[in-house]
Amino acid sequence: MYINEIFLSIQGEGLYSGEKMVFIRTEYCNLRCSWCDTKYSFYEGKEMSIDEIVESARNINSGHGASWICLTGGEPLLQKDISVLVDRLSEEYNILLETSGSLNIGRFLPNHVKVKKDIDFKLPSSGMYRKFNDKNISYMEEGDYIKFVVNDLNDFNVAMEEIEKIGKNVKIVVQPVYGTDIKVLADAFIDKAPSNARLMLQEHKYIYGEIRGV
Ligand SMILES: C[S@@+](CC[C@H](N)C(=O)[O-])C[C@H]1O[C@@H](n2cnc3c(N)ncnc32)[C@H](O)[C@@H]1O
Ligand SMILES: Nc1nc2[nH]cc(C(=O)O)c2c(=O)[nH]1
Ligand code: SF4
Ligand SMILES: [Mg+2]
Repeated sequence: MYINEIFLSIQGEGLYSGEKMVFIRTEYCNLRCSWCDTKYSFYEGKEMSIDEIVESARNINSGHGASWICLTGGEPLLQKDISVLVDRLSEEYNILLETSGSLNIGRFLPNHVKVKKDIDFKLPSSGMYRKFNDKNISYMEEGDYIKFVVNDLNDFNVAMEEIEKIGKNVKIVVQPVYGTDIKVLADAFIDKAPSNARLMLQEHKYIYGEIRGV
């Protein structure tokens, strides 16, 4: 398995924001979102065995007591043995998976392990619109959510249409592309967003700035 970085931080995105987590970021992604803040993960990484990854996470977390792992990337589901890693990590941690929504999650995850899922739905400004694999809606469970990263009001209006189609029983996170005008988005959100959606920022960037490993 090709790993870009492993680090301890505060979850900065989505419904588990504020949780102390060990982040395991895998190398490579099948998409190329225009506003991706992790392009360095596309081709940087080193091969690590499952044992080495588990050991590294344990060492980084030693004395810190994080009870969560955030599996992210790049696109973590592209890594061979990802389900073996999930199996192993689930013995010690809660797991949050950050995935782009373009891959059928059911084909990659062991269904006997409870993984919380943050599934992206890419909007037009990303250049990756219509890459969402609709099968992923059927895998949504308690504690999972779909994240819409919004760059402009066209993205927002498309997100509102897609959220309507997905339905009210799925939790939604609307997240601004970092650096865009949050007030414009907040006004539109107040005006039109449904009750199953919430507007959330990338907290870690306000704490540490836009650097890797945090
Ligand atoms: C770097 S991606 C890695 C996981 C997976 N490839 C995905 O896109 O969900 C993790 C999260 O960061 C979000 N993200 C990436 N660049 C961003 C940016 N510039 N502003 C806000 N969110 C961003 C993505 O949309 C995704 O929700
Ligand atoms: N603190 C922190 N929280 C995050 N949540 C999702 C992240 C990601 O890059 O997948 C991320 C990240 O890079 N850092
Ligand atoms: S899917 Fe995720 S890692 Fe891949 S380009 Fe988009 S935001 Fe970046
Ligand atoms: Mg990040």
